[in-house]
Amino acid sequence: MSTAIIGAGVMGETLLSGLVRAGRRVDQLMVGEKRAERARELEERYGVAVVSNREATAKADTVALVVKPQDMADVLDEIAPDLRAGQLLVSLAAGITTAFIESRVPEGVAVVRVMPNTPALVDEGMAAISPGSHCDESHLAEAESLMASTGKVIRIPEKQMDAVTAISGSGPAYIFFVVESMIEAGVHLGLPRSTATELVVQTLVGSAAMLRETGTHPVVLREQVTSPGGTTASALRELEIHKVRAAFLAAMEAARNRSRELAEGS
Ligand SMILES: NC(=O)C1=CN([C@@H]2O[C@H](COP(=O)(O)OP(=O)(O)OC[C@H]3O[C@@H](n4cnc5c(N)ncnc54)[C@H](OP(=O)(O)O)[C@@H]3O)[C@@H](O)[C@H]2O)C=CC1
Ligand SMILES: O=C(O)[C@@H]1CCC=N1
Repeated sequence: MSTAIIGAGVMGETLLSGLVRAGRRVDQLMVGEKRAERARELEERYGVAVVSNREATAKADTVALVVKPQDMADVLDEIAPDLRAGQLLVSLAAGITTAFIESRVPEGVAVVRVMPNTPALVDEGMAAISPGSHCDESHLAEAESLMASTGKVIRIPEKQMDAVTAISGSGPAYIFFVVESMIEAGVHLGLPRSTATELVVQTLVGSAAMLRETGTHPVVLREQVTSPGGTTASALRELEIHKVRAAFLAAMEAARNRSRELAEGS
């Protein structure tokens, strides 16, 4: 099965590199990219053919659209003449609905909406997928296999996609923000930056491994760290005073709302 990736920015290259690492034949991969310099870079780095969007669409069994939501209408209008019934179109764009895509492509093209995230770059991605109205099980399984090359995949109803985008799509940014803040705090408390970075990164990795490997609820894991009358309780009180929990809720509501706005084209 040949796959074309249209839009080789951060997420497009993440998908491409994951497919190459997973052993997909490079001669079965194509990239649609208009900038000559970027095309050369991708050809040199992956040995992949970089062609026009229309050629990629005409030749591939599966087309992955990884352009910005704001560019989606133009790209769909460009490639629509080359799409055919039964072909699989996978969109990784935030906000853009399968109904919007289906309204701009020929009848019978199978559309799957995906929300991935950047840890896919180290094969620890989290992707959610939803079928459009002309998808059968084989289309969904192909989209699943595409995303499974870089991490975990779940199937969800499309009405949950904006919330998923807010939680796992944008999620790595919140975690990096927390990490960055803890490193700055360490420096403020007098630690060398390299020491603070090592402490915070390993604490993050260790905590994530505990969550995944023990399956224990995060509240229980937090209580295990919180000795009565100790340091952690003092820190957590400050986080509550500064309304960090409420801030996280507001932040993710804002991301969900932005995803809905992108669907409206703004
Ligand atoms: N980054 C992330 O963590 C995630 C991103 N996504 C989704 O992935 C998509 C891409 O995001 P991201 O990679 O961050 O953005 P980037 O801006 O890094 O990538 C978009 C790419 O699309 C290219 N592009 C624009 N127009 C065309 C066109 N007509 N034909 C071919 N390529 C084109 C751009 O090229 P040029 O720069 O030359 O304009 C750029 O390389 C978005 O829809 C986003 O919602 C989803 C989940 C996570
Ligand atoms: O910020 C964005 O819009 C994209 C979608 C999810 C993560 N990055």
